[in-house]
Amino acid sequence: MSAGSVLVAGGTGYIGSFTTLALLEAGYKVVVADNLYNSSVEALHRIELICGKKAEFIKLDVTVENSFDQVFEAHPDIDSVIHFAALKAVGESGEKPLDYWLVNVYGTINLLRSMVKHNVTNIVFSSSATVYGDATRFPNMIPIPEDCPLGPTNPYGNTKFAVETAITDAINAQRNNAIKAGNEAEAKKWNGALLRYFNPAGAHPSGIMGEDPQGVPYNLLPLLAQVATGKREKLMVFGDDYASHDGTAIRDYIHILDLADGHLKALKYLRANNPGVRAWNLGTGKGSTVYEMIRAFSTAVGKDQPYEVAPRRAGDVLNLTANPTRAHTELGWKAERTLEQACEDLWLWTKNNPEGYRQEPPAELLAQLKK
Ligand SMILES: NC(=O)c1ccc[n+]([C@@H]2O[C@H](COP(=O)([O-])OP(=O)(O)OC[C@H]3O[C@@H](n4cnc5c(N)ncnc54)[C@H](O)[C@@H]3O)[C@@H](O)[C@H]2O)c1
Ligand SMILES: O=c1ccn([C@@H]2O[C@H](COP(=O)(O)OP(=O)(O)O[C@H]3O[C@H](CO)[C@H](O)[C@H](O)[C@H]3O)[C@@H](O)[C@H]2O)c(=O)[nH]1
Repeated sequence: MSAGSVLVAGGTGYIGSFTTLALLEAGYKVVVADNLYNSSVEALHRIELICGKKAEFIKLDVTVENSFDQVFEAHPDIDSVIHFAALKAVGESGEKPLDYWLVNVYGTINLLRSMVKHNVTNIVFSSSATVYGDATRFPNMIPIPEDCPLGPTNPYGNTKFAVETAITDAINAQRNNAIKAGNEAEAKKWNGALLRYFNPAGAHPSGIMGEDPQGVPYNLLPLLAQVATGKREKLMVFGDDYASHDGTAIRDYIHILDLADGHLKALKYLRANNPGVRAWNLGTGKGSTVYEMIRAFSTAVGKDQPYEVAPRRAGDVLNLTANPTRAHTELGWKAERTLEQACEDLWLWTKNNPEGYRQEPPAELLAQLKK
């Protein structure tokens, strides 16, 4: 029996594809919608190779009004959406803020309107630690708990904050309208999880599935991976004058399989507990500096990776480390994998697939998979 039917918007992307895999493995029926702006459908093929199950794919642009209607009309059994579709680069968001508002905010409003129209009542949203901004401006807020005051420091973070607010308003309104109509059972059905991810890292341990950004990557680990394969001469370290023990900024890197699992736990919680809208941090609780990450990845590769110090990047903050206690106590979720594992899995994926999903997966890895 199916565990339920879920729409994964942005499901061919990095986190979306790993969550799709976890959903299929757990017995859900999955429909993936994406415009392939930063991903490829090959991700869905790799998922099928790993778990033997298929997600249905619908090509769709979230910025096109009513685009989700076709999905919900074709799949009336869908009652939940996990929403990843967005632009996500902190630096780029400062250069193209309106693109970020269009895709991230307007795109989510389109989704929410369609959910309301079709009575699709649960949403799990990819928010970000970026909504906290510089938590060091308050005493005792590192590691960061969910009740830390929000204060994003870049346009990307502003869009995530705006979407958190839009989801909260929309779900609360659906609940209030149902209560006014005397239908408490209907009110309880409307729920939202705001998952504030810290920094996802790593790949599938099989080596055939990983992050495959189109064009130039923006994040530290995919950039480091390109240095290791020789595609990039060196890593630019954005600032060595932060107030950390080695001068570089601190982030909480979490294995992608742990992060994907957090979505399943959140979805289950929404269905079982009807909390309305609730935020959860998904992180490990352990911060690492950029220099520590370079060392950890160099160890996985077995070779020192070259770098050069550059000025700080606009919009960056000193420390984003999660306090993940709420997710542990409420969702029963905890990051299980280590940073070393994330670096090893990332390197296995990168060295075997230097062209990402544009090349065939190596035969020996496929043979291992069948064992
Ligand atoms: N990767 C991170 O470090 C990180 C951290 C915190 C939060 N997030 C959030 O998690 C989500 C997923 O991130 P990711 O790392 O998997 O990124 P990703 O770029 O790999 O995935 C995003 C997906 O959205 C799709 N998309 C973009 N514009 C679209 C549009 N107009 N219509 C339909 N689809 C569209 C892309 O093609 C891509 O498949 C995003 O919302 C991101 O902001 C990411
Ligand atoms: O070439 C690079 C790239 C990054 N960094 C540094 O490495 C750290 C991590 O940077 P990333 O770009 O990988 O990640 P961010 O923390 O800036 O942002 C990521 O994680 C956030 C949550 O913490 C957001 O949600 C966002 O979507 C996602 O890109 C930062 O200190 C950054 O300055 C470098 O030194 N050199």
